[in-house]
Amino acid sequence: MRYVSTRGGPATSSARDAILSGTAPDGGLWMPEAIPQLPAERIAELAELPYPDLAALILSPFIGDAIDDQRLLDLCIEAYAGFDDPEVAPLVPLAGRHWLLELFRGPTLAFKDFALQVLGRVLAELVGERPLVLVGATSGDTGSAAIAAVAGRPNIALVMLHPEGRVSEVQRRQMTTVDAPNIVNLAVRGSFDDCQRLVKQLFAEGVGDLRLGAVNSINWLRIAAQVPYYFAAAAKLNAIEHPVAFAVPSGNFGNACAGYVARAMGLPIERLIIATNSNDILHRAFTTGLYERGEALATTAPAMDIQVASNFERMLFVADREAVPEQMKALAENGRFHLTHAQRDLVDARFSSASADEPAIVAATRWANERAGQVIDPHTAAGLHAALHSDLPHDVPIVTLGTAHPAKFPDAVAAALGERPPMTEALQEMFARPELYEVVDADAEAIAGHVRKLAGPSA
Ligand SMILES: Cc1ncc(COP(=O)(O)O)c(C=O)c1O
Ligand SMILES: N[C@@H](CCOP(=O)(O)O)C(=O)O
Repeated sequence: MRYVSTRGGPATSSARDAILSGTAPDGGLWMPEAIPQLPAERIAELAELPYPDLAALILSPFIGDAIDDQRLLDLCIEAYAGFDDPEVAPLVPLAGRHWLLELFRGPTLAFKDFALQVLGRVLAELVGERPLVLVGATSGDTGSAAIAAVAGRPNIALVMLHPEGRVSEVQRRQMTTVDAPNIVNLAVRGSFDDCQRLVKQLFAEGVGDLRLGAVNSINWLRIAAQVPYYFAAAAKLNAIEHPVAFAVPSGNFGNACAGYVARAMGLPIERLIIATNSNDILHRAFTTGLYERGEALATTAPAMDIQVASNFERMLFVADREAVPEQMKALAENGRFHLTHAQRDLVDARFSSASADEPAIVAATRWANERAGQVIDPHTAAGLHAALHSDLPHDVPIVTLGTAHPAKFPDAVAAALGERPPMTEALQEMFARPELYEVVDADAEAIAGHVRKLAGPSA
C-alpha cells in the first residue's frame, strides 16, 4: 500500500513512513492510494469475531508489510485488553430504532483510545534508533489518550498543546497529572484551532533536524484504527441485510472520515449523519456548499469546539482531488472556499448534517435518560440530537457514537439532569495528584523551544 498527499505533491510514502511522519512534504495529509475492499460474506462473519481480531483484519491492508499480521494482532490484543468491557465497543439499545455505540470504555474514557492505544504500540514497533518527537493539539480528549498511549515509551517523546481554560477540568487533569519524563503539556493562550495551526506549522517548518510525528487524526493510522468499530456495530445489526446509519459527533472530522472509509471498504452504511455543536462550520458547508471559518465558541461539548476540521480535506480529495490545493490556499488566506460540484455530490450522497445548540444538547441528554435510562455526555448528546432529527426512513437503524464517558463532563451533565454522574475510581485518584503544565503564547517559536528542550541536548 502506497500513500499519496491530498495536495497532489509528487512524493509518495510507504505505510511505515506515513505513520511516522506528521504531514506530507507539501503540507497535505497522507491518503492510501486505494481503499481495500471487504466482500459482503466476510462482513457478515465479523459479528462473531473478538474486537481485537476484527481490528487487526481491517488494519492489515493499511499497514502492509510495515508490521506482519501476527504481530499486528498481538498489538491489537494488547491495545484493547485495558478496555473495561469484554466487547470493547458495546452496542446498547436506546429506544425504537436508536442505538448507542459506547466508545468510551478505554483507559481515558473517550473514543480516542481506540486509535491511540494502537498507534502508541505501532509507533514503538516502528520507531527504531532515531528518537521521535510527537507534537499534538487537543481540544480535550486526544491529549490524554495520546499521553496514556506513549508515556514512558523509550525513544518517543510527546509535546501536547491544549487551549488554556477551554477543556473540562477532568480532561485537563487527565493530561497534566501524568508524571512521565517523555511528556510535556502546554496550555496555549488561544483556541484549539490555534493549537492545531501551530502543530501544522511546526511540521511544515521543522524543528532543527528533529524527527517529528503526529498523534492527531492527521496521522492516517488514527483514521484507519477508528474504522473497525463501524464494522463491529454494523455487523451486529446485520447491516448486510438492512443498511444502518451512524450519527457522528464531529469536530476535526476524523471519526466521520473513518466512517466514510468503512463504507468505501464495502460496509453498507445508509448515511453518515454529521453532528456539530454550535461550532457548525461542517453543517453550514454541507447545507450551503460554502466552507467558512468563524470564531470558535465555547460550548458544553468543548472537544468539538473546532472551526478548521482537518480531515475534511481528505473528503474533498476523494471527491475532487484537483481542487484541493487551491481550496486549502483560499482557506489559509481568506478563511473560506466553495465546494466543487463533485464534492457537493459526494456530500449529498453519503452524508447529512445537523447542528445542536446548547438547549438541543440538554434535550437530547434528557431524552436518553428518560427514554433509555442512559446518562450520556454532551458530545454524544449532540450526535443523538442529529439522530433524533434525521429524515431517514423509520426502518433504518441509527447508531449514535458515544464518544466520551459522562464522568468527563460532570458539570454539563448535572446542568441537564440535575445530578452529577459518578466519578470513576481512576478519576477520583487523579484529583489527588499535582498538575504539571506550562502556559505559553500561541507562538510557534515558543512551542519549538519546548520541543527542543524535551528532545534533549542533541536537538
Ligand atoms: C468526545 C468527542 N466527541 C467528538 C469529537 C469530534 O471527533 P472528530 O474530531 O473525529 O470529528 C471529539 C474530538 O475529536 C471528542 O473528543
Ligand atoms: N476533539 C479532539 C481534537 C483533536 O482531534 P484529532 O482527532 O485530530 O486528534 C480532541 O479531543 O483533542
